[in-house]
Amino acid sequence: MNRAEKAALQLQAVAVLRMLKETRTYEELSDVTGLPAGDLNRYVNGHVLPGTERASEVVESVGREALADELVARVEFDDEGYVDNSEVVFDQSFLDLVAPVAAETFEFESPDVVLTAATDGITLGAAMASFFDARLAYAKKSKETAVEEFIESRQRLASGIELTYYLPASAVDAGDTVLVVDDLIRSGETQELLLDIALQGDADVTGVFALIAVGDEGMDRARAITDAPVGALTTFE
Ligand SMILES: O=P(O)(O)OC[C@H]1O[C@H](OP(=O)(O)OP(=O)(O)O)[C@H](O)[C@@H]1O
Repeated sequence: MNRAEKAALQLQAVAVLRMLKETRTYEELSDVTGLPAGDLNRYVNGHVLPGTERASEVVESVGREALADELVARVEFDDEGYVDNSEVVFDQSFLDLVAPVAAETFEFESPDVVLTAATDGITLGAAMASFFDARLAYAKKSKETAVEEFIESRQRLASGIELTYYLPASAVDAGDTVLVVDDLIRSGETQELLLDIALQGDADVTGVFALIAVGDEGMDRARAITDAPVGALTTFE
């Protein structure tokens, strides 16, 4: 490991510890990592960097299970079953850790474009695009001013309301490989629209990924449309 790789690993470990510290005391963080609370305090505050061996242990310990636990700790449901996931989608550092784990868990091929839906999918989309060194594109519920050509997809929802998403036509080229991501899949209506937009753009879908699936309906709907891998970090019943 050269010096730059060592520094990158050390900083990655600090990012992991800071993320885990968000929902824990130093004592709890010590229980999770097996490292002394005093050392953890110095790492999290940036006074000292963990040595290479400790750094790689910390980074390797953050697999799917640890991130899924973290996600569950950060998500809240109200009485009607609506999800508040602000503590997840507002935390770019957390999402940056999710991207490599999602890629490995579901064996997503590296895409040309990561496609998502505004608004709440954007930060996850940015993390995934950055990880894959891909372009990010997000469809919106309104037409962007000054864009002339759009791919649009519309459907009537179960509620009877019509939902339309618009993507600037230049965002996806024919033959691009596209990974569709979103923060949440519930009915799967949004994913269906995004998959339709990819299809209209003559793109090849390489996968569908969500942080949170609520029930199976949305995931099943996506699987009925594409043969590519479809996965969520966590499923809530
Ligand atoms: O599987 P579905 O039933 O389609 O639900 C999932 C969608 O719902 C939320 O977006 P919302 O429409 O609330 O828009 P927002 O991101 O702007 O809040 C969420 O960000 C997903 O895009």
